[in-house]
Amino acid sequence: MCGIVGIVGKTPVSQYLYDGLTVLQHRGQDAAGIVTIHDNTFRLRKANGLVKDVFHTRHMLRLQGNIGIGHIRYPTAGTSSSSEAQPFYANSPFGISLAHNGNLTNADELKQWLQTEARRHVNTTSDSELLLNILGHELQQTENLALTPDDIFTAIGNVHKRVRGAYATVALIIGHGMVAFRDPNGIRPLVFGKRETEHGVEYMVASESVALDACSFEFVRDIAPGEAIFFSENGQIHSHQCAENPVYNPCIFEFVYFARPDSTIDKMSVYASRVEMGTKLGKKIASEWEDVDIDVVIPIPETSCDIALQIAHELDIPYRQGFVKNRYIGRTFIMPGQAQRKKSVRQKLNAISAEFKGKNVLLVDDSIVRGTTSEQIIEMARASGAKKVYFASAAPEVRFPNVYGIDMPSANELVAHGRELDDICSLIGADKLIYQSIDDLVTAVSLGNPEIKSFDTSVFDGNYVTNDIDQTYLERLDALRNNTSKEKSDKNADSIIDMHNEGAE
Ligand SMILES: O=P(O)(O)OC[C@H]1O[C@H](OP(=O)(O)OP(=O)(O)O)[C@H](O)[C@@H]1O
Ligand SMILES: NC(=O)CC[C@H](N)C(=O)O
Ligand SMILES: [Mg+2]
Repeated sequence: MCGIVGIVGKTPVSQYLYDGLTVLQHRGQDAAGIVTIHDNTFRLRKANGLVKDVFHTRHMLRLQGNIGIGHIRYPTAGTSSSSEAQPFYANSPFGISLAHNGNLTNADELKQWLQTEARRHVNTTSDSELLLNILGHELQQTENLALTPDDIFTAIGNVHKRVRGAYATVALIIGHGMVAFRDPNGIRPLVFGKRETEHGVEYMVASESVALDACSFEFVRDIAPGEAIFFSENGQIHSHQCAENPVYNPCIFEFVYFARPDSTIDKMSVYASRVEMGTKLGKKIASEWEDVDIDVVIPIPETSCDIALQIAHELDIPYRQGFVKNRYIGRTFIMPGQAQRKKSVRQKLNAISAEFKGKNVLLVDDSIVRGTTSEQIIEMARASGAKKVYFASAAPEVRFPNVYGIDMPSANELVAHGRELDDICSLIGADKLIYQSIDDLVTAVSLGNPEIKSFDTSVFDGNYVTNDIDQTYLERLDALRNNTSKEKSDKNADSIIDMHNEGAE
């Protein structure tokens, strides 16, 4: 998952882009970047690291201009090299810079086509650089010297025809403005907002509504699947549905884990959906575990806290914060390597023994993916003197790889892949384990917007909404991006020379 922001303002925007990226940090911890336009020139700073570490005063001073975009990265394609940090730049036509959240599923085909047919060079292994060049190619096809909004929408319609997968995107076009668009399934979220200033109206797009809140922009609406919105340099706004068959298939894992609870995605409150996940799972526990004696409900901070509190309420059992989270350690799941993820659980969470000693505890997490967290947490609970350790997951069994922007490329690395409940339970070391059902999860999320009938639930059921994923694709992805391959490619990544990073040390 990555986070994207973009602002067309009336005064310098870099500080707002920085602030917006900071509140989207939970979506990606690997790299960050901002590009602005000043005097018809791009100003770029991007590097590996957290927002607070990537941008120093000297970079912020160079990021002049009233229009800009930003990105925080959690890699799902290519390598972790700083040269694959975003935004990306292409010089033609006009000068374009693009930031992308998602993952393209026909990247190999696109790369081939770009080289042989479009004759555009792509310098990295990133799928986002491919998307930029496809957009560039399509914008190039127009006959007009300057692009009209319709030219831009036609180009994006053609991008939709060529590209498969998930892409919530924001791009700057020199001399024109900023365009934001979402793939025809609306897999990744994208919203826009505005604010009135004494100099005129300013617009902002962002992956999540929290970024608008943090920058004092008023939420206007979600960008629809397939839709593009063009914000001209002088503050005009144009929107158009560019896809032939757009349909809502938002990623349900955004609600389970990725998004911040204070965000609203496609009119559904992430917080309300998590509370409802707690209600549903609480009811399931009450009906299926009638004889199980639970003394206390304990969340695994941080994402599961809202869910666990509701389960405790539903079961009428005390809720206790039995684990303390080190606030200086980031999210474990989105760390790049398994060794780092494993080590981080203990650095991040520590048990308060008194809450475990002699008790039957129900530990609640939002999801069990690789089992890295649950296995260690259960061990910690036992070491702290718990009598019995029960475990509840607010998401169903994660059994299939994700191909739309979550770095879960290898089925074999998922603890529930090819395993049934009892096997998973004994692998993570719990006395009893319960999962939410897919139907209950979908009901819990869609309660906020009954118009959304379908979600991307591929990690639970293997149904890929883009209809282009088969076993051969998954095997290739596994070979390319499983833990061992990724370690190798990231080691080699340092040799990729960055072409465009003015702000590099
Ligand atoms: O089974 P696993 O592979 O361990 O993945 C699942 C865990 O990872 C996430 O936590 P994370 O520490 O990333 O973030 P959080 O603090 O927001 O809960 C998620 O909330 C689960 O706790
Ligand atoms: N998680 C994401 O959205 C990743 C975006 C893009 N595929 C990259 O790897 O940079
Ligand atoms: Mg967690």
